[in-house]
Amino acid sequence: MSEVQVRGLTVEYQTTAGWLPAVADAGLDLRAGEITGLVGESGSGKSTLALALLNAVPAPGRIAAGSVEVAGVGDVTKLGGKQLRKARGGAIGYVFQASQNSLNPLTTIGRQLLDLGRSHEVADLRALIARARDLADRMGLDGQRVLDSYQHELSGGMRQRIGIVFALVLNAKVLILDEPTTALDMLSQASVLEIVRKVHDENQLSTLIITHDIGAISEIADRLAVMYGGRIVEDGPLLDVLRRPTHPYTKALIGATARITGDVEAARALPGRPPDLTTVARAGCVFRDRCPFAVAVCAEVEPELATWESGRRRACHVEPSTVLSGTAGAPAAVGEPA
Ligand SMILES: Nc1ncnc2c1ncn2[C@@H]1O[C@H](COP(=O)(O)OP(=O)(O)OP(=O)(O)O)[C@@H](O)[C@H]1O
Repeated sequence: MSEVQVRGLTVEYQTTAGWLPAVADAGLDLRAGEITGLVGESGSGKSTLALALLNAVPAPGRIAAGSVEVAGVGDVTKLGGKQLRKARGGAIGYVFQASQNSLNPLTTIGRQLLDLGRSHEVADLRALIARARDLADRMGLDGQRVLDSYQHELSGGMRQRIGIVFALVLNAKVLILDEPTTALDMLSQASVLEIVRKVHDENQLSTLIITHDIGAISEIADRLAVMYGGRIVEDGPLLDVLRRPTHPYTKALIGATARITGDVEAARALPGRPPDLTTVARAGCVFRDRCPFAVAVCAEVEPELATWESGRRRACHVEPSTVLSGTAGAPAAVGEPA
């Protein structure tokens, strides 16, 4: 069974145009031993989905429907108070996008780790600190020095790595990392992801890594889920999705990534702009305005995310073989409905 089962998850933000969904009817499974990469352009709803997995959607947002079942914890969307605080960090380790700025400036990293341990009723605080030091060492930091440091004594990249140490130190079974390597240069990025992979394997975690960088994630994930306009539009085993993308958006995203196609010349930027909450299509397929494969039904009926092959799901009206072979009509004019 999956460690995390997300079903029918809809998250809304209040806007001047009323409550609008940033995540609509999302379904996703995270399994033990698997790293899932969640990719999509800025504004596609990735961070909102991650926050909802911890029932931490900030005001003016709300989980409007659905459930997030975590093994041994229950439906996180129904938890509150102490139970929820225990689940966050305890059963589910996480690093959110701005978390390198969320350390307490007034106290050392070591003391913050002790506070974390106490708030989760960890009996052996010495062991907790030893584990944190070891994790930090493996992240390429000087563990002891870091524990004695204040936040302002550390660079952005160091803070980002410490965020990951905090997420892992309580032995969570589920790990959620939102853009874990954005403050790092390419080399540190690769080594941090490698360490995440190692710790993930050693502890058979269920890991979700959110990124707009499909190239970086393709080095370490087992599965790939692609988000657009608040919907998961395609998912499946990583290599299979990369080799045989069957959603036009996935195909375009891969085509725009030279690191995957291996051809800088051929890498084509995705034309048009992703929608935001107020501009996303209310009926039909959310990608149709930018889709070179769009047909009449795409403007009327929203395609469901459905299994089309073992382990693979897609939300598209066009046949997988048509998308795969690339025999689209003329690309839709950017910004104009197909
Ligand atoms: N507090 C908020 N109030 C209103 N709208 C919001 C709020 N937070 C996010 N949104 C909107 O919800 C949509 C999804 O945003 P989200 O940050 O989840 O996307 P994302 O894919 O994680 O993007 P990024 O990679 O830029 O963080 C966007 O249209 C965004 O403008």
